[in-house]
Amino acid sequence: MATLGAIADDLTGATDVAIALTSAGYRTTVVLGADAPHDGDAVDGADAVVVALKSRTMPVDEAVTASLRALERLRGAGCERFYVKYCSTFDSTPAGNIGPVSEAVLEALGESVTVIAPAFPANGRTVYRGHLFVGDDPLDESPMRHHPLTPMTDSNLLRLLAPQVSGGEADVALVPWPTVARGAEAVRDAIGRAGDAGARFVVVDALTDADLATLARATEGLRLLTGGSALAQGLTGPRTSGRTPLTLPEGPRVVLSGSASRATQGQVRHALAVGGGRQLRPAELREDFEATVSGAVALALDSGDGTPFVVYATASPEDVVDTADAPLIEEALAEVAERLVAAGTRSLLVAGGETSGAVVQRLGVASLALGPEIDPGVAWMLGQRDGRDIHLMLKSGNFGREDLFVRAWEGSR
Ligand SMILES: Nc1ncnc2c1ncn2[C@@H]1O[C@H](COP(=O)(O)OP(=O)(O)O)[C@@H](O)[C@H]1O
Ligand SMILES: O=C(O)[C@@H](O)C(=O)COP(=O)(O)O
Repeated sequence: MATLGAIADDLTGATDVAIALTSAGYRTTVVLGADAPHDGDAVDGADAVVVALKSRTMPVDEAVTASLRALERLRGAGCERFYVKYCSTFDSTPAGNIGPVSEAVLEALGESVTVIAPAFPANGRTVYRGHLFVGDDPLDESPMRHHPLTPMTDSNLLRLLAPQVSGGEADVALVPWPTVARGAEAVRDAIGRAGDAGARFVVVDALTDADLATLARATEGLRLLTGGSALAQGLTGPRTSGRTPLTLPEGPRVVLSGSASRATQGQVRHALAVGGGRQLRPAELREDFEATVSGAVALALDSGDGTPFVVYATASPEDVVDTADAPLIEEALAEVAERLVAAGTRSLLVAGGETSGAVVQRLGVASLALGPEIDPGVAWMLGQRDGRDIHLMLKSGNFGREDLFVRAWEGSR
């Protein structure tokens, strides 16, 4: 029976935390949506269950409702400890949803304090003095400043979080790195003191995986943790490995990219130089959705020469994108996925969290088991569709090396 339950605000984030939990020794199942049909075997055999929501950019009340339903589901599966997983770049708006969801889950559990830990050092996300860095840059000087849905215009996590929680500034505190360097006991004491002073959300600095391991030990007594995925690596699961071995099927190597992130832009460019592709332009989709989608599907099915074929909306850095086009693009990529799978494609790489959510929802895959990790936070996963295996790699926008779309299939079949 599962003991640890995670609620992830998007699907790639769910994959990411599932990878971390798997390496921490939890056999982990990702369940798609709070209301997905109960996949008895997959959930019953798991040590940890991750519910993948698509709540990052929902209206606040809907995100809270979905997260509380997920919590109920996890409690029903036997979970006793919980993890709210959000993006390592703290993707949110002044209204939420990181603050409201964390607060609602904390209150539903009747707990008084939790930690805020987005750091993911292996992917360059570190927190120092409460400021989130992406590589060398503060968050607000990174490409996240221009994200179409959640532009991040501050790097100070305390300032970002305070307007999102009901107690405002008084609800938020910091455990700075010098305390973290003194070890788990010092961090535990500092969190306790912050809680006694009235804060419920304690941002904890972390520069390395070792800092996050310290934090994981310091928070053993907390029933709720919140963060990116890397904090989960420091937890201690019941086994040494929970991975499912996978063999990728033959067939076209299709990448569906709706991610607007800088890393994805580089991966799309790299894959186009090696293989083929078809760009989905919003104007074309508005003019003739059917012809645009069926044209892309036909080209993708015709590829299949051992190189990737990328169907992408991902703009070049110099292009101006209109956020209002996002739903149309998600719909188009989901439709392309549906038709490819109906035509027999059994492996798909999808880039972007929102995009992955739209695609997997359309495919109707209920749960995913973890396969091999290809880059930090990026893995193949195995699901079922119409009683047959389907292999999915759901890539967070900013994750993966430049050649990921080419390398993902290599050495795996
Ligand atoms: N050219 C574009 N114009 C407008 N919206 C776009 C464009 N390309 C992608 N999008 C939208 O931007 C959003 C990107 O979010 P997501 O899939 O989570 O990836 P990421 O967070 O890596 O950018 C999606 O909703 C997608 O449909
Ligand atoms: O924590 C992270 O960075 C990822 O797990 C994640 O959530 C990224 O989201 P997208 O960039 O929207 O894929």
